[in-house]
Amino acid sequence: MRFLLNPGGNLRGSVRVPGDKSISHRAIMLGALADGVTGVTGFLSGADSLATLAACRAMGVAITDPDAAGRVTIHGGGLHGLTAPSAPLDLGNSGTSMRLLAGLLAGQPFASTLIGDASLMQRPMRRVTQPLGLMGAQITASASGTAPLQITPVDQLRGIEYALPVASAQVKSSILLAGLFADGATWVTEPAPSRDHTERMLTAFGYTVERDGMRVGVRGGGRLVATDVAIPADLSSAAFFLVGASIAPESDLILTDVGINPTRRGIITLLQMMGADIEIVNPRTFGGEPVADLRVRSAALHGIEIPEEQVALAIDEFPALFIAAACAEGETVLRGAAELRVKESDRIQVMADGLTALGIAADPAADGLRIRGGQLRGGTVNSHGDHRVAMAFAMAALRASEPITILDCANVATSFPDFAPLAAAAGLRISSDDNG
Ligand SMILES: O=C(O)C1=C[C@@H](OP(=O)(O)O)[C@@H](O)[C@H](O)C1
Ligand SMILES: C=C(OP(=O)(O)O)C(=O)O
Repeated sequence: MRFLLNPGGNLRGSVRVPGDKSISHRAIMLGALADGVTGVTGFLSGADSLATLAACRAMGVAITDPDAAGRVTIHGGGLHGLTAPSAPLDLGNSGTSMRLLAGLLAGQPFASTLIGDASLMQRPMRRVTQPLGLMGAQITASASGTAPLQITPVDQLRGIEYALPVASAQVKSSILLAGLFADGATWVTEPAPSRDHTERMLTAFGYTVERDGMRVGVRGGGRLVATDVAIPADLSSAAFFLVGASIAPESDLILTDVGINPTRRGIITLLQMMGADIEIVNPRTFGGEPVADLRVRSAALHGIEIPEEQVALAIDEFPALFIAAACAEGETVLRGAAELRVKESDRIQVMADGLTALGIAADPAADGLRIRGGQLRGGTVNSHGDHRVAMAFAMAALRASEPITILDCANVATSFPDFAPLAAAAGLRISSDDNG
């Protein structure tokens, strides 16, 4: 599938982007492990979170199909209620599903195999198999540390104290989920804060999570009690609209019910540093998660040096932020973000190539990118099957001088299936076809 964009336009009105992907994964996993019936609203019906749902169903958990409001009912069987899947669990494009489920499955009394699509089968998994191995788990990966992951049951996991080499919520969460099935306490220390949805949701399900500065811990053998979960709109999906409305003249857009968890808010901070006009309206909480409406109006942006402590707080928003940088006066410089090279695509190289194709000077480094703002031309960009790259370049059309074609966009459905119609309703001149 490809996106076809005509240049110009602006974004106006009110948009509710779909439910948060990270929180949707966790709602299914914790609901599956809880005692009782969990009711979810605002679940993301994207391919990634549906892969987690299908995996939990394949392990015997009764879960209803999401309806249009993202209502899902999960009949949890308790911490020891999962049953052996009859086939490998295929997690598609979803790194979060594979890494979190690896931790959850390490402590089960049955064998399992985790596979995914061509992108996921190339992503690094040693970051979870290594610490889970220290807990006593038996997991084999390929010689290069990638899936398929074969998980063999062991008698008992043991708690560990583990210092994460990079700030990663997926690795932290994987270890904590294994910790639910381990003897004693499991502690994870982070080098910098990463998203804390697992900790918040464990607490909401009545499980004690201990905190001590940058250390977070759980003790095995507790109990999760079913609860209702209201999932906020995904700030990572809202990010494309925050950028689009900032760069397009005469834009004025409201994004409703957006999660503004402090461990996810880097994109708001960074755009505001660049001069964006973003107002946080009506802050409130959905369960344990802070939420607000965001009003964004066009603004003249300027380039910045991105503070390294913001990198983990905005990790998925850099494709969108790079488009803002392309439209800003002066240079924007990112460093300390080597993690971007091991996402669904190599987001440093793929974004640099796309920006260059559109006439913007973009100079990649091992751990970042330097972008000089300028006039976006039209042209053809390859998203390499990366949903966030595709949606970021779609927004670039608002400031381009000629049409833009974006190739390999089907994976937009992993996190934001209705992106094209929602963006078109707000004013983006987007259509799609099946020719590329
Ligand atoms: O825990 C999560 O839900 C996620 C954590 C991040 O990955 P890392 O932990 O690998 O940084 C992020 O990139 C991903 O989209 C979702
Ligand atoms: C990195 C992402 O997801 P995942 O790691 O779950 O594939 C993302 O959605 O940008």
